[in-house]
Amino acid sequence: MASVIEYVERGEGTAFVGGGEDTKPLTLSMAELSYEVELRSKTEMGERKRKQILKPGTFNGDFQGGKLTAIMGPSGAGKTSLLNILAGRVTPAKGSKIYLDGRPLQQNSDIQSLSAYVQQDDCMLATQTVRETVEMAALLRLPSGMSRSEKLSRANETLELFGLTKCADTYIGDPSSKVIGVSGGERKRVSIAMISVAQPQILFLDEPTSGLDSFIAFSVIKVLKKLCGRGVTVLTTIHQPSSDIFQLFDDLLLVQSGSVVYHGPADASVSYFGSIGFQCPPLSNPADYFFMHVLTELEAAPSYDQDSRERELRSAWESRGGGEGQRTLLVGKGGEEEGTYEIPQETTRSTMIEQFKLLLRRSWGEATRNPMRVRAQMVQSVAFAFIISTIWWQLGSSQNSIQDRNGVLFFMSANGMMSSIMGVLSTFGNERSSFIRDYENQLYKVGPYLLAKVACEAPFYFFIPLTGVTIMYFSVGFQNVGSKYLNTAVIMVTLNYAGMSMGLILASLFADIAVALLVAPLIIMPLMMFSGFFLNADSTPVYYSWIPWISPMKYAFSALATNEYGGLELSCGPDEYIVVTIDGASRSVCPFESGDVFLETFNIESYLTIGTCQVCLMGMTGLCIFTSFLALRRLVRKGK
Ligand SMILES: Nc1ncnc2c1ncn2[C@@H]1O[C@H](COP(=O)(O)OP(=O)(O)OP(=O)(O)O)[C@@H](O)[C@H]1O
Repeated sequence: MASVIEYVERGEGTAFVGGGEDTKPLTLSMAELSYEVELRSKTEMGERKRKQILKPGTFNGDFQGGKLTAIMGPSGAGKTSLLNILAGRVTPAKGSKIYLDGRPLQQNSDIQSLSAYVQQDDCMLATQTVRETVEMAALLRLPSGMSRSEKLSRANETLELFGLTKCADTYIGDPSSKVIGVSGGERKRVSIAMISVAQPQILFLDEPTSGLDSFIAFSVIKVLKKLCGRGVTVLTTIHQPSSDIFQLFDDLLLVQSGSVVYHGPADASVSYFGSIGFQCPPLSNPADYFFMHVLTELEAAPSYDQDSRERELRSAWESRGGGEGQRTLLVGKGGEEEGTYEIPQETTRSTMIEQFKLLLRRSWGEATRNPMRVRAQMVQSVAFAFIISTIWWQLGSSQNSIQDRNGVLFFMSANGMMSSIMGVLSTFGNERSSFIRDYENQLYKVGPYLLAKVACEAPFYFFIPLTGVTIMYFSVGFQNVGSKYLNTAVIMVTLNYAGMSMGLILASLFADIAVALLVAPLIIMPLMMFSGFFLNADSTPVYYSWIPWISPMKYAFSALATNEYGGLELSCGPDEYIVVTIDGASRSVCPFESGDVFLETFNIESYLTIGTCQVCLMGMTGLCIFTSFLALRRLVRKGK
């Protein structure tokens, strides 16, 4: 039986990567495309300055179906802007038109459904293997009508096509977190493979070879060429490719300062520039020649003017009607067709439940394969318990023990809250960019991702605080009653869940995780101040009276205090009696003979029973998870 690669190289068989079965290659066209942005700086008239990034007049032409088009030009020429517009990620200026097989594009989301975009910086999870990464993409993106084994076999074929079978069981890796993984070229091929497995009809790539040596860059472009053989239309920006790579391009689009100066077959570009006075020397790499001698001047004279070179090349291109072999505009030549193009239905992808299950498995794998984070959280919990235990070892029942008890209860709730918020911020911060990238590639929805994340974290936020609480409870000498220990454990676990969900809101709200880390203390501090430890409820200023109601620490501290002081017998040492005068007679009394007297005296809310506090903490957890869902959705939609 012929191998998949043989199939692809011979151009036989049904399309299994890109295109899909019986799908003809899709031609993308642009007409009168232009793009300008508003700058931050203002004119003398106080209006925002505008910058023309893609100038009107030259962006007309087709990107033919099943062809590999390289978009080249000097830095800042507008290549990425053009790619983003064609990929439907950026909206061009009014009057710009984009067509799919000659039919006007209805909305940006249509092209997003038909295409995939490989960004320059690939964000993948470090402790997933190459095979798992591609399989996950296949399971998530391929139609739910396909069986699991069919999806896995497609993933396998894709690994083979991209030459990734040898490293299939190697981690993706991440040098910054010291996880050793695949090489740079393999990494890039994985990022293209995981997107191609979903059968996009058009593939956009932004600088897929940046940072790779010429041999590895060649292997990456060769893979793109194979995809074209399967009917995928590939558009890629690229910087100074080697001559071997240049020969693989079907078409070339050269941009100079926001204007097209060539768009046509790559092999006709040398003769075109020769005909307008730029003769590429024999044995030279055309790409180097275009860059160094045509688009920019290698040894520029002091009078060299980039704008006049752009005008010269642009008018040469326009006066030749685009030049020999120009990618003529299908729609401009009466090719505009009636009706609309076909869009794959969203419902054909994996269901929400399938997404949740797959993401849960992936998150669990991430957490267990990179145990440093869990170990660090456990060490922090045990170390904190050790410090508390050694400071407040066996409190006893004297009057002095009341202050000590309050201290322990307060630090338990403050630490529970802070460590859970910070824990989520640090872990979620690390993987957020890969989540945003996956979302952009339409692998899954926000809801299943968030629920899988919470479900995966839940056991850690159960066992880690439980370990710390158990150590503290018995070494500090709280009441030796089973039900009271259980109450304390449940309160601390629910507080940790509330903190975790608050951390999720912060991590979802701010695009920059460093900002979230700076904002966190601003939120934690007021919640701590109004937890009931520092300020009696009656002394709370009226304008801050709402804060205690949203403070998980207040509910946790109230519940912990009610649980510990309820039924607690206290005693008075010889020097702990105070003298009071009643009806003119002085008497020595013990201030707090029981914990219940203390609760009553210090107004620790009698209406907030332990059960009420736990319900409030669980309610806050649910509300915060829902809020972080809304914040995450806003974050990914803003980033689009
Ligand atoms: N949103 C924006 N606001 C202001 N300027 C922008 C914006 N987007 C792009 N530009 C500017 O437009 C020009 C073209 O940018 P673009 O990223 O498309 O260039 P490029 O050819 O891809 O460059 P490079 O090869 O360096 O990535 C640059 O000068 C860039 O600074």
